[in-house]
Amino acid sequence: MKKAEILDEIWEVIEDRAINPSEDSYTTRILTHRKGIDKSLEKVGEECSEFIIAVKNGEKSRITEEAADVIFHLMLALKRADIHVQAVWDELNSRRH
Ligand SMILES: N=c1c2ncn([C@@H]3O[C@H](COP(=O)(O)OP(=O)(O)OP(=O)(O)O)[C@@H](O)[C@H]3O)c2ncn1[C@@H]1O[C@H](COP(=O)(O)O)[C@@H](O)[C@H]1O
Repeated sequence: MKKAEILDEIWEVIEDRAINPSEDSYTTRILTHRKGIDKSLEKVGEECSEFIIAVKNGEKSRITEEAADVIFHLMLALKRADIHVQAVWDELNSRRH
C-alpha cells in the first residue's frame, strides 16, 4: 500500500471512531479520554521521546515502529484539535519549490 493511501485510511478510521466510539478501541480511548486533548498531547510527547531514543541507540526496527507511533498519535492530536489532516498535506504542498 502506498504511503498516502495508508495515511488516508487511518484518518478515515480516526474520523469513524470519533463518530462511532468502540469500547475496545485504543483510538476511541484516546479521543474520549477524561484528560481531553492533554492525553493526546502527552502521547505525542512520549512517542517523540521514544523515537529520539531509538535513533540515538541506532535500533533500526524500533526507529520504524516509533516513527509510526509518532505519526499515528500526531493524527489523533490533530483530530482532537479539530484540524483536518488534509490541512497539513496542503501546507506541505504549499512549501514545495
Ligand atoms: N496505527 C495505529 C496505532 N499505532 C499505535 N497504536 C496503539 O498505540 C498504543 C501506544 O503504545 P503505548 O505502549 O504507549 O500504549 P499504552 O501504554 O497502552 O497507552 P497509554 O496508557 O500510555 O495511553 C498501543 O496500544 C498501540 O496499539 C495504534 N492503534 C491503532 N492504530 C490504527 O488505528 C486503527 C483503529 O484501531 P483501534 O484503535 O483499535 O480502533 C487501527 O486499524 C490502526 O490502523
